[in-house]
Amino acid sequence: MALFQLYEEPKTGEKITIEGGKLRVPDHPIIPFIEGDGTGPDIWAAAKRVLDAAVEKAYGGKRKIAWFEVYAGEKAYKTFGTWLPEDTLTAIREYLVAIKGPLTTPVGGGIRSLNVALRQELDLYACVRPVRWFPGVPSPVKHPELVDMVIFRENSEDIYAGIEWPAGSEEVRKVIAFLQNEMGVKKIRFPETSGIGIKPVSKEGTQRLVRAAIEYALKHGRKSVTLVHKGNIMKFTEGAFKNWGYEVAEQEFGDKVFTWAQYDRIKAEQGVEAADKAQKEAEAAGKLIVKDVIADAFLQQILLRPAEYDVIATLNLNGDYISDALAAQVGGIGIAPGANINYVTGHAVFEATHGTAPKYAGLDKVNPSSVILSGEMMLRYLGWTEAADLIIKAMERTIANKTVTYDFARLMDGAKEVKCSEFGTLLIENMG
Ligand SMILES: NC(=O)C1=CN([C@@H]2O[C@H](COP(=O)(O)OP(=O)(O)OC[C@H]3O[C@@H](n4cnc5c(N)ncnc54)[C@H](OP(=O)(O)O)[C@@H]3O)[C@@H](O)[C@H]2O)C=CC1
Ligand SMILES: O=C(O)CCC(=O)C(=O)O
Ligand SMILES: [Mg+2]
Repeated sequence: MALFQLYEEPKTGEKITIEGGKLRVPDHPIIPFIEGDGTGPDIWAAAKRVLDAAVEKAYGGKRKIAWFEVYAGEKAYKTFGTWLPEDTLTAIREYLVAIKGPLTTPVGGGIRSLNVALRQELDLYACVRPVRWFPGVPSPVKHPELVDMVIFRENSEDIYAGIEWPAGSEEVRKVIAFLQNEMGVKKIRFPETSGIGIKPVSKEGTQRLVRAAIEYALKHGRKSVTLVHKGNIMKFTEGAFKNWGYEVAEQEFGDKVFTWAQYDRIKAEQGVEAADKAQKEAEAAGKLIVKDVIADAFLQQILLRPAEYDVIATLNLNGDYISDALAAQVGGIGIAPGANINYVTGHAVFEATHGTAPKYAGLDKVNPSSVILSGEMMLRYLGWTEAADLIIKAMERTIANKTVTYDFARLMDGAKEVKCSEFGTLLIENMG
C-alpha cells in the first residue's frame, strides 16, 4: 500500500533511522519541511538557501538534504481542504526529522493549535530552546552576554494540552456540576458564566523532560539545571513537577548531581553550615547542581542575575512565557530557535520560537535567523557539525558587519537594514 494518500513519495534521498538510540543519517537524508503561514514562506525560503549552502560548503557535494515539502496550516487547507493532513504526520513519523515555519492559531475559537497538535501527535515531549547572545545584537539589558540558557519546556501536558470547555456549553455545565456535586468544590466564583480548562501534569511526563534536561546538561558541561514552577499555588501539578524532578535527578543520576532537596535535608539534620559546605564541595567536584525557583521570582531574576541560570526545566505554559521573555534579552524572537524532540524515538521537529508575525507577511522583511538557527540545531542533531559551525560563523560576521533586518536595525547605531532574503544571501557570502 502507498505510504501517502495525498503526497508523492520522494524519488531521491534516503530515510534517517534510529538504532540503539543512535541516529543513522545517510548522506542524502529526506527531510520533510512545512513552509508555514504568514511570514513563514519568506523566512523558510531564506533558511533553505542558507542550510543548503552550509551543507554544500562543508561537505563539497558529498552530503545534501533531499527536501520533501509537506503541508500544514493555510497552505494545506487551500490545497487539500484540511489543516493538518494525516500524510504530514506519516511523513514525519517515517523520516524522523523535520523542520517547520510558524503556523497560525486563531484566538478564542476556531481550530486548535496545529503546532501543539504536531507535538502531541508525535509525542515530541521536549521543547528545547537555547538562548544565547551574538555580539553586536541590540539588547535592552546591560549584560546580554551573561544570558546563556537552554530551556527544556515540557511539551505534551499542562493547561496547554487544550482540554477546555467554553462558558455556557452543555459540557461545561456537566464538568461544573461534577466538581460541585461529586468533588465538593465550592470555589468556582461564577459557575454560571465560567469556562473551564484542565491542567494535567504527570510523573512520567515530568520525569522524561527533567531526565532530558539533566542528560543535556551533563553532556554539555553545564553547571546547573533549574526546575521552574509555581508549586506554591498549584501544589499537585507544578509542586509535583518540582518533587518529581528532584526525585529523577537523585534516583537516576546519583552522585553526578547535587540537588537542593539534598541541601534541605542536610540543613534540617545538620544545620545550614553543613548544607552550604556540601553544596560547595559538590560544585568543586564538578557536580551538576539541580535547583528550583518559583516562576514569578525567576522572571525577575533572569533580568537581574542571569549568570546564575543555565539549563532550565519547566512546564509547558511557563516555558512558553519564559522563551519569549528570555529571547528579548538577547535581541528578540527574530533570533530565537527551537526544537521539539522525543529523545527515545528520535523524532524531532525544528521550529522558531516566534509565530507568523502576520502584519509582515509577504513583505520580505522579518528576521529569518530564528528558523535558520533552528536549522543549525537540526544539522547538529544530525551530527553535521561542520555545516552547523559555518552557520554560526556566518551569523557572527553578518551581525558584526551591522547588515541586519529591521528588528535589529531599528535599535542598532549605524546599521544597514536589509531584507529577509538579503540577510540570507549575506549569510551565505559570509560563510567563506
Ligand atoms: N510555533 C508556532 O508556529 C507559533 C505560532 N504562533 C502563532 O502566530 C500568530 C501570531 O502570533 P503573535 O502573538 O503575533 O506572535 P509572533 O511571534 O508571530 O509576532 C509577535 C512580534 O514578534 C516579532 N517577530 C516575530 N517574528 C519575527 C521575526 N522573524 N523577525 C523579527 N521580529 C519578529 C514582531 O515584532 P514587532 O511588531 O516588534 O516588529 C512581531 O510583531 C498566532 O496565530 C500565534 O498563535 C505563535 C507562536 C509560535
Ligand atoms: O501554537 C501556537 O499558536 C502558539 C505556540 C507558541 O507560542 C509556542 O509554542 O511558543
Ligand atoms: Mg510561544
